[in-house]
Formats: sequence, C-alpha cells, structure tokens
Amino acid sequence: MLLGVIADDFTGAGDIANTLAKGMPDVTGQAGGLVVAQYMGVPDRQADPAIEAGVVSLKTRSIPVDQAVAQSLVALKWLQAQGCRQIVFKYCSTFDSTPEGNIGPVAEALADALGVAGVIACPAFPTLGRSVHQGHLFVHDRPLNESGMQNHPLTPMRDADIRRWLGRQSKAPVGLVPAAVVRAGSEAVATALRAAAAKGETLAIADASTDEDLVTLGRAAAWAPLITGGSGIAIGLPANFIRAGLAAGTATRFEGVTGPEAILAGSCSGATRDQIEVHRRDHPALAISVDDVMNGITTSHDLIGFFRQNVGKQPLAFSSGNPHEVAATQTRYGREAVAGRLDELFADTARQLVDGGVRRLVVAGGETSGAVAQALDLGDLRIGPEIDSGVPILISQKRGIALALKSGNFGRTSFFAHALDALSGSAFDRRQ
Ligand SMILES: Nc1ncnc2c1ncn2[C@@H]1O[C@H](COP(=O)(O)OP(=O)(O)OP(=O)(O)O)[C@@H](O)[C@H]1O
Ligand SMILES: O=C(O)[C@@H](O)C(=O)CO
Repeated sequence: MLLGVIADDFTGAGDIANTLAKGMPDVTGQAGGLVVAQYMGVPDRQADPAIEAGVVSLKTRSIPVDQAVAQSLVALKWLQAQGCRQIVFKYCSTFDSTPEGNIGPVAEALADALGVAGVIACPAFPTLGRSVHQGHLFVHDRPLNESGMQNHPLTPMRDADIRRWLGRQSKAPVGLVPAAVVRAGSEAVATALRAAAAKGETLAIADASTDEDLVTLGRAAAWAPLITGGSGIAIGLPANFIRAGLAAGTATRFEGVTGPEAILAGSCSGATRDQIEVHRRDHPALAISVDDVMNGITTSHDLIGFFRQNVGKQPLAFSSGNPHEVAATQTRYGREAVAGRLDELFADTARQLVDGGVRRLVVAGGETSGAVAQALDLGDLRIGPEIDSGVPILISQKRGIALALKSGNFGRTSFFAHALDALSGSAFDRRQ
C-alpha cells in the first residue's frame, strides 16, 4: 500500500476514496487513479497486496478528543505496517469540529508521531463550492458561519476564520500559505511549508479555490509523510505515484447489484432535507418522530414493517428535521442522547434490512452512515463509479451489497432515486 488515509467519518472516507480512485490529470497530463479499498475501522488483518490506497474510516469527528487521538494513532500504526509512504488525515470540507477539536489534536498527534511540521491543512473542495481565502472558509459565496453550518446539530461552525478556529484546537501556532504563494507554484508552496515548520507551526492552512490550486498543493506535498484536508487535497496525489512509476493508474468495472432497496436519512443538512422533499413527492416516505423514538414508541420494528410493505418502490425513512426542530429536540432530551438513540435505530434497522435481503442501501449523513456501516460487518469496501460529486458506489463483496453513503450536504436534489439506479448499474455504464 502506497498511501494511507485516516478519515474522521464514514461518508468522508468514501468521498476521499472516490477522489483517489478517480484521479485527476495533473499539469503533465498524468491521469488515472489508484486501486482503493475502504475499511470500516482499523482492520485486524493485512491488506490485500493489490490495494494501492487504503482508507480507514473512523467515527472520530464528534467523540471526546482523547479517544479521537488514540483511535487515529492506531489507524496510523496499521497503515504504516501496510507500507504506506504517505498519510492523509481526512476531515470535512466544512471543517466540522468544536473549539476543542478534533481536527487540531488529531493532526498534531499524527504530526508528532511522524516527526513532521509545516503540514498542509486544507479543507477546500471547489467542485462543491468550498474554498479557502486568506485562511477563511467559504461555502459558495457565503462565509462558513453563514452557510447553514452554524446550525449543524453536532458541530455548529460559528467562525469562518479556520486558521483561528484550528489555533484554538492546537498546541502550536497555525501558519498560512496564502493564495499568492499557491499561485506561484509547488516549489513556492514547499518553501512556505518549510518556513512554517522552522517557525514552529505544526499545521498551516493552505488557500485553495480551484482544482488547479489543489493539484499544486498535491505536487508540493508529493513525498510529505503527512497531509491533512478535505477530499480535495487528494486530487493531485495519485498522479505523484503514477508519475514515479509506483502505481499503474488502472481502472476497474462495476457490474451493478440488483435486489431490494432501502433509503435511510439521519442527516439534517439543507441538501438532505431538499432531497427528502423531492423524493417523498412520488415515493413512499416514513417521517420518524424523534419524540416517539426517545419515548420507545417507534422502534426498528416499525421501520422494517414500512420497508417490507414498500419493496421495489424506493422507500425512504428519515428523522431529519429543520434547525428549529433539531434545537427543540436537543433541548428536550440532550444532544448526545438524541444522536445516540437515532444512531442505534438506524443501525438496528440496517442490520435487519440486510439480513432480510436488502441489496441496495442508501444512507444520508456521516454520523448516521457510520452507525449503519459499523452495524453491518461489511468487510473491505471496493470503490465503484462516482454517483455524484464526492459520493462513490461502495461494494461489499462480503455481504453482496452495494451502498451509497452520502455526506449530509452532498448530492443533487433527486439523489436518492438516482443513487438506487446507480447501485443497480443502470444509471451509467462507465469505467471507474
Ligand atoms: N430530528 C432530529 N433532531 C435532532 N437530531 C437529529 C435529528 N435527526 C437526526 N439527528 C441527528 O443529527 C446528526 C446528523 O449528523 P449526520 O452526520 O448523520 O448528518 P450530517 O451532519 O448532515 O452529515 P455529514 O456529517 O456527512 O455532513 C446525527 O447525530 C443524527 O442522529
Ligand atoms: O468533506 C466533506 O464535506 C465530506 O466528505 C464529509 O466529510 C461530510 O461529512
């Protein structure tokens, strides 16, 4: 294995696995992706030697800092044991974190373990409108704290100055590689990172607003032991390995999976709520009452009944609420309690669905997807074609199922129906 990724949530892991599998032509025209596997947690076995990039999916975004650090270091050890020359710490393109962490503490712990400083931190994902300017993160034309992310149920983002935000989470000062340096090219970036390291800056926010900027950062960090960022930071990385003759840039085919289907949505993000509204217009949809879940009135048994009655009709069960509903529910029961009970509900439901024959499963929300994936004993996941930006088809050979695990804010408005078609192989037929 050449490249190892430690991802702080499951949908984010799929997002970067997709980027690595897809590849992106660099300035020399070097295209092609890597052979990628996504692991559910840290595997207890050696990786298949054919795998060039391994993505370890953790669920560390919203857990206590010390646990997030400890789990990330275990993942690092496993990836090093597989021979990885480069590690990427993948976090959210909207920098989801609290003032305590977990991005800063995990990144600094990985940097300490690898003995490096002047490490790139860049959440930019221009395809989806996430760009970094002078250390400030924007979602399209809005600063992060006015993008809707200020209402996130677990990690409300109330400061667009991510250099300052990361500084609150970090022991060392945080540096900046501004756009002017990035536009000057990869040599200039590499020099700026060395200067940051010399100043004692373990991490340095790098500006990026286009894929070309990300390719420049990827080239600058070609042999860096550690890089941190959103999936965009991986755009330029496959080409480094292919150019050096270490990877072939091969493609694989996805044949499609047929059989019963289900859609579960626990994400409360604006994009997911729009997707729910569009889907429920002409498909069966079950709105889960969080009060009923918290009071033991609604259980996985009710969800399973709903899915059984609607096989073949692309049924959707969702808990998602608007910011006002989410705030009211959290005040009534406590944030962790609600998240824990809903995670459990979706995980139990998914386990029974797959045991009962469901073969195509779509899940919306990173935390929700993490809970579902951990419950399913999926084995290693292979990465199929991209369904929508940042969302690949995931194939579990062990369970004979195909999944789409969607980050809350990703996907077109008709995502749910489109994803089920894609999983059956009918939305397209193209190379990975
Ligand atoms: N109606 C609700 N009220 C309060 N909390 C809810 C409600 N529905 C879901 N939740 C919780 O909100 C959280 C949503 O997080 P999740 O990561 O699944 O989605 P997301 O944040 O939109 O996606 P991503 O992390 O990929 O951006 C989960 O913990 C979920 O259990
Ligand atoms: O980077 C992103 O936006 C996503 O991959 C993600 O991590 C959302 O949970």
